[in-house]
Amino acid sequence: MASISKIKDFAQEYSDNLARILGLDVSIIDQNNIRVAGTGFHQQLVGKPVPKGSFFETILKTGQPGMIFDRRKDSQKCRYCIFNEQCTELATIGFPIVKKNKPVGVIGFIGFTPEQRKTIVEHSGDLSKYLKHISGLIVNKLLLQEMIETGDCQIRELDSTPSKRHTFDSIIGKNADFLSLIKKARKICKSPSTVIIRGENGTGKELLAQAIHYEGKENHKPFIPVNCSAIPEQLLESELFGYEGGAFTGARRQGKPGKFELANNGTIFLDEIGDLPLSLQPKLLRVLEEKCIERVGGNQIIPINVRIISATNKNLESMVKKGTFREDLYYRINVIPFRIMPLRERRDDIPLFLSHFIEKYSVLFNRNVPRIKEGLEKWLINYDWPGNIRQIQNAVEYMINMNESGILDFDDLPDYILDEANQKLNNQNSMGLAEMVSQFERKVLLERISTNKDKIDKSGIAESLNISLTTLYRKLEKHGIHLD
Ligand SMILES: Nc1ncnc2c1ncn2[C@@H]1O[C@H](COP(=O)(O)OP(=O)(O)OP(=O)(O)O)[C@@H](O)[C@H]1O
Repeated sequence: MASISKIKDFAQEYSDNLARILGLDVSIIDQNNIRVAGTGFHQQLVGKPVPKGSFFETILKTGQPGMIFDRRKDSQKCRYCIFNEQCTELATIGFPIVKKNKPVGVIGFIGFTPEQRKTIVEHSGDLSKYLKHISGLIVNKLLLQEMIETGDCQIRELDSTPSKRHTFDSIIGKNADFLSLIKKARKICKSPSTVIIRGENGTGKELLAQAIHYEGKENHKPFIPVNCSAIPEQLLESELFGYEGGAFTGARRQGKPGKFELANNGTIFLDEIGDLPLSLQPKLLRVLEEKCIERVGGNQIIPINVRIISATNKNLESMVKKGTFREDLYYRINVIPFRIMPLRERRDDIPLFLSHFIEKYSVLFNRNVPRIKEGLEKWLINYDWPGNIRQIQNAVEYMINMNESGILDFDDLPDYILDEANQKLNNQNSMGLAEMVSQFERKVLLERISTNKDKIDKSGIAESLNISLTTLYRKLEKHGIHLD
């Protein structure tokens, strides 16, 4: 397979022209993180690897475009870069070069001076459009090179869909509890132990599962997701364990491997494990304990070596008590548990998600990045986001589509959120001051308790609120909050 380094003269010539016309510096790296072309400061670095953990490396790993408008303020995106302290770049836009669904390089514009930074900020939409276009040209040139090298003259189809291999670089968050979860998750990537990820819908359970897999030792092996609640019970068994030819009416004559076989030597991600029917639970237990499966309608024992990562939003403990989830299976899947907090328990991350998704969708839709009105941002930080990150992502995508003014405002919100906002406002308008204060008090108490969920320290909560323990008990009772 031809690498961008094979077309480095073409890449350098293009970079020089772009830099001359746009007055920005240009840099291109290949799939091995080697700079293959560069202008200005980066010209002297051509042929050398880019610093470990750099922003371009992240784009290469995740296949997602990105931009930094002020490196001094937006420290998150460069936090793993070993060159971060010495770097003098002010702003960057980077775009993955994606060939057949796989990122094979990155091209980007860089601004070192305040003027260059201004150009990047003000024309981000057009610049990302250029980058997308040039990245396509580079891929075509690469395919041509490949055809010349292999003598294969058939033009193959291009697929520029960014790949979906998520690593820890794709995970956003700076909340202290969330970061400590990520730190623990990084520790267990290389181990084959079974993992369970708990959390509400849209909190990033699959994203974390992927990161654990793709940063693990077997990251070149498959990651196979299965949603246990989306497949009807009668089909789930054959989906998971496969079937032999003629096992049931409508079965393929030659049989079919199941997801466990497909995931062999890699990872199977069992989403919504709480919905796994009782009838199938012994079979899963057998995979965990004996590392083998039997296809439906077959009698051959097939050895299986997969890492199992499961996820659920259900209360498995109470399911075990009720007898709808097997206790032995519960313990087998619960070896390394993680709980991802819902967004409302880490509101400090909301501005980060807002700016991340605003940039992402502006780049994808070739639009200039809009500002967000301060009042709206505050309101969104206080919104409860029942659908968590998936919901914030969809809401921002909707807003970027709707916005025309360059400043995101309440009118740009999706209707269902706007209706809720209006309703809240109406309720508040018809509420007396005492009721508003009481509602606020209840909210604060619930927030303090939820951040102390593992072990509720009532004296600590009372102290942090500057009230006595007796007053805390009185207030909890008044609001009907029971802790035990
Ligand atoms: N910390 C994060 N940083 C960046 N993106 C995130 C983060 N968490 C979630 N997302 C994004 O939010 C969306 C939902 O995430 P994901 O599907 O992993 O959630 P989930 O908990 O598995 O959802 P469900 O329970 O509905 O299956 C995805 O697009 C994912 O990339």
